[in-house]
Amino acid sequence: MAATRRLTHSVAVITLNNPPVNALSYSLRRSIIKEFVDASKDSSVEAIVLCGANGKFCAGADIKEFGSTSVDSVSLNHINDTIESCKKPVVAAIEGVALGGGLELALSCHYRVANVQSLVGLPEVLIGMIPAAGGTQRLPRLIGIPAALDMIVRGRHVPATEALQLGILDEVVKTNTIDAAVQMAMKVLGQPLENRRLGTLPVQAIPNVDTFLDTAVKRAKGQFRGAQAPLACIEAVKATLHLPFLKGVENERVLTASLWSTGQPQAQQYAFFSEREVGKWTTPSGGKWDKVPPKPIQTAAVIGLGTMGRGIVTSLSKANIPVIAIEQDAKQLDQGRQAVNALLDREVEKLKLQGKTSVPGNGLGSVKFTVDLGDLHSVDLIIEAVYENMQLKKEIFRKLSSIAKPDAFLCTNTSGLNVDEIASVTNRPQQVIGTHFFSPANIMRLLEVVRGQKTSLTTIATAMSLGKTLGKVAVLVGNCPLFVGNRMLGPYLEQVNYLLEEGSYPEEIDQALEEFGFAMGPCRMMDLAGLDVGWRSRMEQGLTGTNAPPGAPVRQRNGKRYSPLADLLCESGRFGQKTGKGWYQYEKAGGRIAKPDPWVRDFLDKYRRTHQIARHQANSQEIQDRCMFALINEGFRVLEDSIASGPEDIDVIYNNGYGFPKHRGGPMYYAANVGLPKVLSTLENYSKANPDVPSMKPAFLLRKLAAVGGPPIKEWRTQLGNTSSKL
Ligand SMILES: CC/C=C\C/C=C/C(=O)SCCNC(=O)CCNC(=O)[C@H](O)C(C)(C)COP(=O)(O)OP(=O)(O)OC[C@H]1O[C@@H](n2cnc3c(N)ncnc32)[C@H](O)[C@@H]1OP(=O)(O)O
Repeated sequence: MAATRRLTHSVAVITLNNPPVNALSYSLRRSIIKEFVDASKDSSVEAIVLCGANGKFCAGADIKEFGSTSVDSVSLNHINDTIESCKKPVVAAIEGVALGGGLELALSCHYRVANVQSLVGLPEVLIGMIPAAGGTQRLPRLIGIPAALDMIVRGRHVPATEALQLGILDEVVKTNTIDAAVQMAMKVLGQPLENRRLGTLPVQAIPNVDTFLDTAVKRAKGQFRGAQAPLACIEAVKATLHLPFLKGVENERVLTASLWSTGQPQAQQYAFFSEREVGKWTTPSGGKWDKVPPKPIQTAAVIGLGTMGRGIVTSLSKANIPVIAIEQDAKQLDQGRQAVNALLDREVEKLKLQGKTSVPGNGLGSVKFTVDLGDLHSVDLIIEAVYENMQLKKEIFRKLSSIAKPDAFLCTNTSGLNVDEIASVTNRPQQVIGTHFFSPANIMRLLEVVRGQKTSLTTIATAMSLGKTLGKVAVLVGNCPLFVGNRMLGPYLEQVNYLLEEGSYPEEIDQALEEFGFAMGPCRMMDLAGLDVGWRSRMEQGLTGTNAPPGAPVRQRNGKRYSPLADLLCESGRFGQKTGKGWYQYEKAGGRIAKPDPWVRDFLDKYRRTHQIARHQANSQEIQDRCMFALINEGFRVLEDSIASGPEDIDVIYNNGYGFPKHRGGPMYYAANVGLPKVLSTLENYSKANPDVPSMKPAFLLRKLAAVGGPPIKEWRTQLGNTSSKL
């Protein structure tokens, strides 16, 4: 972990070297300042170039060191000020990434040359922080408040071509970035540096700046729901208008300290590292991510071009993997083709915006549309994405057994059916795996990779690696009904139904959980997913409809509490957005704007009268506690059953697939934060008063962890003990 220095002509080239991403650890910072001061004093050096080893400039501060201190630490602000005030020209040679403190370092240099493939950005907001080494003060001085605010509040990684247009970079090159930076340093020798020192420049005035900033605050509050960092970013940028540079930097420090006291940065940094940890999967049989190489996937196929299939085809094509897209007849194939082409057109537009139009074929893998399963004889991997019906899936997998080449992998995009049962009809159960995508599959980051009993380690490695290629976070889970995410959703939605029965209205429940930070409240979510999906499943399970036990009490099944509310909605044709009516009313069938519906209020009031339920209007806290603790309790059961290998896996699933607010870390991190004894006692009280709701009976693992005082989440795995893992 050091910076090294060499001399090229009269230019000192200082290379940051701290693999894998040249993060600015204490020791790297000490080393940078030493090399820099030596170079600036060295009379044989006329100019200085800063670059990074291994094709990466720098990914910013070392996040692992946050929260710890070092006595002999050198602050990045000190380094930046030293660089900016240097009398010799300093040029940053950016390859790979210049992110966070990395870009702040580059902004303190007098010139910036970057490789065309590189990305620059101030993504601190994504880990709950603000750029606090002058970034919020230098960037607006360079590119103006609106463009800087957009980058900082969204934490966007900006491609080099766009950064050049914005004025962040002085030159973009295709090859030999460091040589180009050395050339630039020699070219500018003798030129004045005053107007290159961003900290000394004024901020360009914009009209109606107060209105502009107020609007930005309103938008951030709506969009980021309770996350404090985006608001602090706006506050920090705003300071450029009324504080001199150094005071603005001091203000960054104050805002950072205040953010830290909210606990949000800690939660988001836990989420950041958890996402990386889940890629390092292991299995009890000794399988391990770095020991089992994945098979390369050069071609793929998707069967079924409904909403999920279309998204999966787009996702594969986006990753430059040629795809064969299959439907059962010409009409559905044509509909699928049109939908996929529309999605791909949008991807091409995005690539154009990133300046990637020169990539052959626009950088997208080709898509061949066909109704002939026989066309799949040579593809490496096939993803079945037909609707949730076990018989249909088995029929397809049976056919694939004889059509697909012997080493092809067969994946099912089921959201909860038994992967082993599907695998059992094939001639290669070891190559069958669940790949549960989330809708819209070309956008949502989560991929649940479901291991069946006979799935081989190579198949796991290949599916996990495919997830990464598709730009997703893949989480390995075990095979049980509904896997992890949807299984935990069951008790959560059960509480939503009970709250509705007891006297809350859909919009009140949604508001409470959106205030908690969820991207979407549960009633809107059910309307979006389609209420008929759950209804059909309940009919198949004999809970409602003609298969329901004759004479069963309306609000009970098998001695447990049951809410027929969603069944009643479906019986009156309210399936959610698709029918224009569900828990809300919409402007039309397929409409998206949810409006509270007086019909629903009337329906709920009548229901309570019929069943003589005294109205109990729960407040936000009760709604949040009941729903969240139900979800968390099932999370503990998932851990007991070893369906997920640790609490981090569950949190990654919820953060990336279910719109859980990342600034709360994930449901299990949230539970640890609230305190497991409190979660336990709330569940115990509810459970005592409602013995007919078994999902709220505290899980054994929760009791066990609460009994030892609720240890920090990183210690939970050791308490899990030797369960018979399904992983
Ligand atoms: C001292 C100054 C004080 C304050 C001002 C500055 C503040 C900051 O700079 S905060 C940090 C801002 N930077 C970021 O948020 C970037 C975070 N990293 C990423 O976005 C990505 O890792 C990447 C785009 C840089 C690379 O992505 P990818 O190629 O997909 O690799 P991984 O994400 O798997 O990362 C590889 C490896 O590196 C570790 N890592 C990445 N960034 C950091 C970092 N800033 N600090 C410490 N470690 C980092 C990551 O955890 C992976 O590690 P493992 O291989 O062990 O899992």
